[in-house]
This record gives sequence, C-alpha cells and structure tokens, in this order.
Amino acid sequence: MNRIAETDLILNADGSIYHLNLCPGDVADTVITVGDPDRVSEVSKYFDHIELKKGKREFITHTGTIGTKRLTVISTGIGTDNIDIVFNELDALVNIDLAARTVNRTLRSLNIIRIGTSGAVQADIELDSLLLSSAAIGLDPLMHYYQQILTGDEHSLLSAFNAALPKSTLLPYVASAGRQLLAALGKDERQGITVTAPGFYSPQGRQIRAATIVPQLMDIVRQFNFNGQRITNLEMETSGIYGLAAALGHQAVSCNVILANRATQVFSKQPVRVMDYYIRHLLEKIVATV
Ligand SMILES: O=P(O)(O)O[C@H]1O[C@H](CO)[C@@H](O)[C@H]1O
Ligand SMILES: O=c1cc[nH]c(=O)[nH]1
Repeated sequence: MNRIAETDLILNADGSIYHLNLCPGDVADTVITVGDPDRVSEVSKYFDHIELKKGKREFITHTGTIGTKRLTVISTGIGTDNIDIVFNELDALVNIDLAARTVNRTLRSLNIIRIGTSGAVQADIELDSLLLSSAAIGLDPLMHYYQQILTGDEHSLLSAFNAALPKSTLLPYVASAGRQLLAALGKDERQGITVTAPGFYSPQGRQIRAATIVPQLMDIVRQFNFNGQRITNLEMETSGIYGLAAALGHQAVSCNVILANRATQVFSKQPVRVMDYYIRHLLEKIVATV
C-alpha cells in the first residue's frame, strides 16, 4: 500500500493532524461545521456532556454527546480554502492509519452538517428563515483542483448556469447535498440552489468603493431558472463542502440562516437570537433523524 509522504500528511509532535490539532478518536460520526469559531460553544452548550475541547488558528473543535448521540462541532473559518483543510484533515482522521500513513481498508463515512449564515437573493425568502442547499454552484476555484464525477442532473445544472454567464468571465462548478442526509434533515425545510462565492463583497455583488467588473452578477443569479428551480442564496463554503464530501465519500448538508435579503436590502435585526433558535431546532432534528 502507498505510504503517504510526511509533507503531504503533516502530523504535530503529539501525533495530532497539522491544522485541526485533532487525533483520530476525537471525531464523532456526526460532525457539525460552523464558519464562526465563536459559534462552536453556541452549539456545544446544548450538549449534555462535552468530552473534549481542542483548537488551533480558526479551527475550534468540541466533541460531546446529547443523550447517546455523539457529536463533533468544528469551526471552518470563512471560505472554501479553509474547507479544503478541514475536509481533508477530518477525512484523514477517520480514514487513514496515521502511524502507517496508509489508507484504511474499511472507510468511514461521516454525516456532516453545516450550520451557517447566508444572504437570500430572492425577495420572497424571509429574513431570519432557514434554508437547506440541495445543490451548490461554486464560483470559487476549489473543486477545479479535484476530480469530480458529476451526475446527469449536476451536468445539466452546470451547463445551464454556464449558458447564463457572459463568455469567459467565471468558471463555475456544481456539487450536491448528500442524498440520504438531505432526505433525513430536509423534510419540512425550505430547500434551494446556493451560490458559493470566493468573497463577500464584489463576488457577492456588493459595491463599497472598489469597482466591480461583474456588475451583472446579481441579476444573472436572481434570474437563473433551472427546470423551475431558482438560485436562493449566497454564502462562502457550501460548494467546497459538497464537492469534497462527494469526493471523499461523506454525506453533507448545508443549512443556512438567512440574515440578509439582497433583493429587499434588509439585514436581520436579531442575528444572534435567530441563530440560537435554529441551532436548537437542527440539533433536535439531527439527534432524532441522523
Ligand atoms: O456564518 P458563516 O458560517 O461563517 O457563513 C457565512 O458568513 C461568512 C461571511 O460573513 C461566510 O463564511 C459565509 O459563508
Ligand atoms: O449576505 C451574506 C450573509 C452572510 N454570509 C454571506 O456570505 N453573505
């Protein structure tokens, strides 16, 4: 079996993995990712018992239990460049023998749920509501560095979005939610197609002082229609989460609290209270169904 080089899979002196600072036993089969490191304790405060708290840089991890359900909550920071680190290292922790530096014979598949924040692009999507991404269109570059095997539906969505873009401006890719996990968590929840942007300002159609060269981006996103499905929201991690989860054999679903409505230009008056409400809602659902 191929031995993975010390410079490809880097371990710290205590045997933990380079950025996440975690050891293999530290990760539960159900993993909640959040962008904001401060949101980790906002999730784990609802655990009955916290067995570990570790961290390095923006990657804070708490593992514990609610009843008999073991859960890990980890912060990714902002952007799909961080998702590259978090997903490759989480996968290494559960699927690689770190001592032998070889891939395990039996692979573990994690259930990974993002609890994030997002901006809606359609006027009728209520502020302070929850939205689950059935698929993501990535305007970030991450999955252009990995082999992706697309389904027929993903190919069709990508072709349709490419056709809506002006020639040679952006290079999108498409990735979908884990089918079984979405079936478990998506019941009675609003679902939509999410665009993942490689930035918060011009890449999401915001204009402060620096001039944008894609002024038509928001109109294209808002007007796009794929067999009756619309693009619903913008954020910064979901395409990478879905792309890498599929590439590594994990199930992932991205759940986002809508804090901004870009069409009506309003921002939530109560972001902390609303996030707390949906953390409790999703934890109940995860414990009951995942
Ligand atoms: O609240 P989180 O999970 O960080 O998610 C959203 O908020 C950040 C931008 O403010 C980006 O990470 C975006 O995806
Ligand atoms: O508009 C928004 C709100 C939250 N997060 C984003 O990336 N965009």
